[in-house]
Amino acid sequence: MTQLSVNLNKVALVRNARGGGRPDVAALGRVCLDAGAAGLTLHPRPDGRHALAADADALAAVAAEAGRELNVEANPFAPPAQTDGYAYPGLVEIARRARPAQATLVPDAAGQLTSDHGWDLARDGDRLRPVIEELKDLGCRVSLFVDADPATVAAAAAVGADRVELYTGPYAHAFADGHPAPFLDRHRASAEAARAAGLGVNAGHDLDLANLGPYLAAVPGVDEVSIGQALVADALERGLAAAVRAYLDVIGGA
Ligand SMILES: CC(=O)[C@@H](O)[C@H](O)COP(=O)(O)O
Ligand SMILES: NCC(=O)COP(=O)(O)O
Repeated sequence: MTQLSVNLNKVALVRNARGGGRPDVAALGRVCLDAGAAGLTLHPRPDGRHALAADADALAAVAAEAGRELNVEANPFAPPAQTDGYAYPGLVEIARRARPAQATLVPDAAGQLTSDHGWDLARDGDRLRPVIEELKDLGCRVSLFVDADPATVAAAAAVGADRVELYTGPYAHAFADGHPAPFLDRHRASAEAARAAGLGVNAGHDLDLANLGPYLAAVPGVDEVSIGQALVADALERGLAAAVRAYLDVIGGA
């Protein structure tokens, strides 16, 4: 069965807005695992806008305690950075400290709003190979974030990846626009190419309660989906009324 890895970036975003400890990323990571998630994902960015390197350390401990997985996503070529007092040590250093079960390499530029494309392996394959080796030596399974294209997926095996993460953003937009069929065909073909090359298949970005089921039905054999933005939005939408009622109880009881 496909595993769910919950991306906690947006929980960290709210925490960082006040610089305090709430919401507590590690505690909510535990809630996700207690609810049945197979793993936790973080995508720390060099500007420290949401997930921080220390969150990776904390969530690695939470995941290990529960016998589950932490997946850390980032661009391995983004150099260490310092922004407003936050020191970003780089993906390999984060992995050296936290030892996540999986490292997902994503070709984001610094300051990018969110991930919007996969690796160009004809251009970056040679420089990825040693980084993948280094991460494997640290005990990480290595996944490459790629566009849904069978040729690119096959090339991921040649540079030493264990898995690919198929970038589902374009599918999600097409689903919302009512014409997902060609995107599903491309993802199915890419997943088949990955398995034929001996790779596991992950998928992620902009997946939600509406588009996830049709995706998994059309693309069999997906090992893992990582979902953050929509899942955190759902948590607010499903939990806000209960929180308001809790405050009203306090006010009513005063
Ligand atoms: C690779 C990917 O699709 C996710 O990790 C996504 O980019 C999350 O990052 P943000 O939460 O910063 O949008
Ligand atoms: N790898 C994708 C991910 O972790 C979450 O992406 P999103 O659901 O926040 O778009």
